[in-house]
Amino acid sequence: MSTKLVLVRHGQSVWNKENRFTGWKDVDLTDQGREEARKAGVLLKEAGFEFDVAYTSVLKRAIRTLWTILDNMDQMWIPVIRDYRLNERHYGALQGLNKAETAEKYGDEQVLIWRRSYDTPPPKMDRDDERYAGNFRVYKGLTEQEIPLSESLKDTVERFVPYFESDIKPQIAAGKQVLICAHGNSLRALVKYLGDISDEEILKLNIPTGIPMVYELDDNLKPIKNYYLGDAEEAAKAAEAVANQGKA
Ligand SMILES: O=C(O)[C@@H](CO)OP(=O)(O)O
Repeated sequence: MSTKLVLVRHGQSVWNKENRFTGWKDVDLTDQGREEARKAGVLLKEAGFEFDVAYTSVLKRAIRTLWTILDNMDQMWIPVIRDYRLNERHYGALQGLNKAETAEKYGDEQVLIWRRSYDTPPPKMDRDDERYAGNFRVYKGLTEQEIPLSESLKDTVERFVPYFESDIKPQIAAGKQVLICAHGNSLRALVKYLGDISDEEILKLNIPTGIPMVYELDDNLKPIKNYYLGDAEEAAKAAEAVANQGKA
C-alpha cells in the first residue's frame, strides 16, 4: 500500500518578486502568488486529493496559500495546524537585502553558500535588531534558544524534522492524507530527510512556488517516488529561475 504526502511551497510573495532574502519576515503573497495558490488547489482537486489535516507555518504567505488551496478544493473544514517549526529558514542579517545586489557585493559563490550550503549559516542578526523575531507576539512563547539569529539548512532540519517525527508522521502512519504548506528551505529540509539526500546533493535542489509536490510513501513511510503535479517542464523551469535569483 502506498500513502501520499503533499508538500507545497507558498505562492510568489512580495519579497520573492522584489528578490529579497525573506526568512522569517512575514510578507504576503503577490497577485501572481495568489493565482499560483489557486491553480495548486485546482490541480489537487482535479487529481482527487481528499485531505484530512494540513500543517503550515505561522507566516501569512504559507497560511494564505493553504487557505486558497483548501478553498479551491472545497475542503476548508479540515483541521489546520500552524507551527513556527515549519517556518522558512531564518536568513539572519541578510533578511531584507536584495539577492542580486548581495551577489554583486560578495560574489555569486558566497551567496550560493549562504543560500544553499548545508551547514554554513548566513551572518547573524543582533538581538537588539528591530527585525529580531523575539519582538513579535507570535513568537512570545518561545525560549531565547528557540528564536534563531540565523540558520543553516542543518539548523532548519534540526528544528523541523523532530516536529515532523512527533506530530506529522503519526498522522500519516494512521492513514491520514496530509498536506504541508511551507517554504522553499523548510521544505528542502524535509525533502532532504525524507529522501536521505546527501549534504552535497541538497545544494542543487530548488523548489518552485505554488506547485504541489507529491510523495508516494511505502509502509515504512520511505519515499517510493515523488513528482510535481501538472506540467513537469514548467516546474523544472520555475526551479531553475529560483536557482538564478542569487546571481549578480
Ligand atoms: O528568501 C528566502 O527566505 C528564501 C525563500 O524565498 O530564498 P532562497 O531561495 O534565496 O533561499
